[in-house]
Amino acid sequence: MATVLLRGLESKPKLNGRQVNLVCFHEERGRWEVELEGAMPMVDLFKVEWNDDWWEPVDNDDKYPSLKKEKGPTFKEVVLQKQEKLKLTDPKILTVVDCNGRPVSVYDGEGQMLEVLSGQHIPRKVETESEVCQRSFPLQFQKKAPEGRTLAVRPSCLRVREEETVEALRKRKVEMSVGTVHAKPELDGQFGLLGAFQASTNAWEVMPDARGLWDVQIDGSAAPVKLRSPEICDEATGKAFVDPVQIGDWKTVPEEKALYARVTLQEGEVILEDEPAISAPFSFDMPQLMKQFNQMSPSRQDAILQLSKGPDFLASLRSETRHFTKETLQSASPEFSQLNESLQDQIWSMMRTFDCNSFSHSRSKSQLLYPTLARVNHSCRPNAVLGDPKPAEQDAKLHSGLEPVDLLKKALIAIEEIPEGEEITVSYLSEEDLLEPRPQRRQRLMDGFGFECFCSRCLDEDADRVLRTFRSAEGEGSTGTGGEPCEEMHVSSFADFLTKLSKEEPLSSPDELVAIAETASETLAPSHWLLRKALKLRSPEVYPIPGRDMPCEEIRKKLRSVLDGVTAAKGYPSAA
Ligand SMILES: C[S@@+](CC[C@H](N)C(=O)[O-])C[C@H]1O[C@@H](n2cnc3c(N)ncnc32)[C@H](O)[C@@H]1O
Repeated sequence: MATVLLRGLESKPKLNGRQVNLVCFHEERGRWEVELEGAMPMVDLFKVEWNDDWWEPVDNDDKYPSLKKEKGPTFKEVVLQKQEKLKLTDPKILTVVDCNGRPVSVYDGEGQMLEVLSGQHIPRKVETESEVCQRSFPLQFQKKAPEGRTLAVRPSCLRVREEETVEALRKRKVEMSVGTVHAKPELDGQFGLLGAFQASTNAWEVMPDARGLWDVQIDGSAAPVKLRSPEICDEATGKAFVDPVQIGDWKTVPEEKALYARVTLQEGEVILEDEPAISAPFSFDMPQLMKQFNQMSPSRQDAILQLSKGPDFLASLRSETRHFTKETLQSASPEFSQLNESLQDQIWSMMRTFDCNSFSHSRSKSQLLYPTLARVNHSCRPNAVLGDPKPAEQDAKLHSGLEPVDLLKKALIAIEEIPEGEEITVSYLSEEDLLEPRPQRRQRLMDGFGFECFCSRCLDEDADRVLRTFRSAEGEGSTGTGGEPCEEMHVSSFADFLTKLSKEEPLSSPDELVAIAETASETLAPSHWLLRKALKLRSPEVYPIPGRDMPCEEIRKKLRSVLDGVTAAKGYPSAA
């Protein structure tokens, strides 16, 4: 039974890229019946015969209507043991090129190679929307028209939602650098979609086009490739990429490290994706931790041992009255106490490292240690969040039939523009905890994580005061600096507003939201970080709220006008 790779299915795009077994060919319908491995239902393979609609002029020159009426070539896409060939039954075809003008191999009906052209990459400028779309099709069959003009044919069964493709291509299209020595020289000069930076390999994931096809590859390879930054260049500027981040000494605490932006990162951008190196239900699971640690390469082990150890107790196991110390472990575990001193130290150090650097992962119900994300410090005014790999990417991959996103991967996402050289921070505290005044926040960090917070919001009391510009309790004028009780009161009222937004509680109407914002704007200065956060929460790119068709843009505009109104009236600094 032959195995083939599904491609170009429009009605069931998620099946694209899956391997199926051919069952039989239904002559009358011109379709294959195929069998998917596992319990999936049977589906039809896409129709492979050409029809007249698939002809289209390459250069938008529509002078050859007569040719359009000609019957196009017939081919079958046959994949045998991942070896894919185009079987061509129309010998009139002269050249087969991909969307970038690069040649592909053509086989005749008997499987004999007709012609292989080893031409150079022919770069083509993308100028119009339709041209971008045209390039997104995997193959264009060029045929010399009698008059010597070139026409192109494309399989309409591979039509994609054009808007989506244009959008995707515009945003993220990159070209593989020619002349750089790398593992995939055959991709030189080709275009791909830039995926997220993979911190675990220090390489970018470059995906085939939105439907899982490299422009020219018809050899069955539809998987993304991993390429180092200099191996890719920006299609628009022609400049090589640089890694988006670097780990450096933390300017605030000398012995600590931090993650810095190497380039300016945009709001909503997936800065990187990281994979867990160690997973365990929690840090007390010594055997699990040690087993995984021992299986690592020496360099990986070294990297893990370099991570911050945090306090000399396990914060995640703290009880109401005490933290979990080495002594606690010795008395709780006879196994542990019987080990020699140096082994005990090694295990204890590992447990502390894991405890200090791991994140809980709700879907897998485990604690996971991500080596690069472990370098991200906490800030009470974070500029990034941890999240799942970008839903759009996930969708693109599923859509194209590539490996679904590794569900254990975590993404670091910028929630505001982060200038080059700036530290990237996330909040270890919950949104609610961030609404607390400084003493409470710091106490929580000390209790839960064992460190005294040195973030800019906690350290810079004056800056924090400027942000805390409130109206007085009587509602008359601005108090300028504001005091803690005042902050507590207003922040808690504002907290309701944020909670509603962030927890996706259904609001009866956008007006309700605006009314809350108006109240909040009366109590908080427009430059207050909470208000800025509120605006960001409504930002559809950063926090898309599924299933809610509230007009986000509209609401943001209204919020903005409310804020601007207050700004103008009070002479506060602008929130923009
Ligand atoms: C997950 S690690 C972060 C990276 C760490 N700085 C390093 O050198 O690997 C957590 C540790 O970093 C330090 N840390 C993170 N955020 C901090 C903050 N806002 N203030 C003080 N220390 C912080 C604490 O020592 C904490 O235990």
